[in-house]
Amino acid sequence: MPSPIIVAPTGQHKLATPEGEVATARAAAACNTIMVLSFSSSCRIEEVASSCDAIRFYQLYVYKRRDVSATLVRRAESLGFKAIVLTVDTPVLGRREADIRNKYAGSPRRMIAPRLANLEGLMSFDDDIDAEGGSKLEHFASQTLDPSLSWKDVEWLKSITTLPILLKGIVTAEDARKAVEAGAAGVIVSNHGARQLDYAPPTISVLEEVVKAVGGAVPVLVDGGVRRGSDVLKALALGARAVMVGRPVFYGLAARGEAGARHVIEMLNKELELAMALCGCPSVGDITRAHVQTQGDRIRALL
Ligand SMILES: Cc1cc2nc3c(=O)[nH]c(=O)nc-3n(C[C@H](O)[C@H](O)[C@H](O)COP(=O)(O)O)c2cc1C
Ligand SMILES: CCCCCCC(=O)C(=O)O
Repeated sequence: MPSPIIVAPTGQHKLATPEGEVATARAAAACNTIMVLSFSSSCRIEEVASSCDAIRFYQLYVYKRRDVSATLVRRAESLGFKAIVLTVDTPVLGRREADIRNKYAGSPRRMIAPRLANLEGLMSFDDDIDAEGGSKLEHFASQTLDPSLSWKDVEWLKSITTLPILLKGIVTAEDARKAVEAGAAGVIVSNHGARQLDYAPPTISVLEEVVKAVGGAVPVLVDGGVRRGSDVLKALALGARAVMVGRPVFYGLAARGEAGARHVIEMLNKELELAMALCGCPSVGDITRAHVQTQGDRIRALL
């Protein structure tokens, strides 16, 4: 990859642009970067795979119905996706008050097709009825996601795929060590953009703890609040191998479709290059821990 900036999985790109995830895939491909396609995408995996040539990862949730998750993994595998990103911070959906107020379902109102395009024909859901007084997404999630999600599911996933598995949603050293023991090929420090647990720590503040716990065994990625190239530099200095970017790409899509998403990725790349130049780093390998000072460093310096 020419740059350590990856497109994070976010669902429902057709809310932002009519081409949906196909536009995102093309933007990522034009920038030679990896796109992680969300389980909750509004385009089918097949459409995204055939839209352009690129390296892609597939993000998965563990459903009560394991056969649904397994079928999606097999589809992604057969379409040349290179890794599975298992999101582990969503055994249930967080309380999203705006979604509840707005009775979020998107428009048209159906939850599966066209909203969750990949589930069409895979599962039945009484999805033509308005969620009463709440978020239809939450209603759907509570019926389908498996709240008993645990380490045994990583074992299960490993038993059904040969693809490398990255765990997304790790925010502690303890879980990072367990992830490595469980055979994860990578750890993604993420709090789901603060959409799940209130008071989950900011990811930049726990990144170093996770990097130390992993001890170089597997790559550590991070997402959450990466908005400037200098944020990328900070994450790399604290030990991340790459960052993932979610909302900025979504906003780019909403503004100008594929061109907008591409512009966002290009802007971040240029800003990263500038920040590196100003820090005296000709390559990402030259970014070191000494390039950042954390709040912890400042406190320790006073002791
Ligand atoms: C609208 C939206 C949809 C998302 N959908 C998913 C998803 O389907 N799967 C997932 O693992 N994370 C999902 N996320 C979380 C992102 O992958 C990412 O962890 C988070 O947005 C933090 O990155 P950001 O601050 O750059 O947006 C979603 C986030 C947003 C904002
Ligand atoms: C399959 C139902 C859960 C979708 C959650 C999408 C998501 O991760 C997010 O909106 O955040």
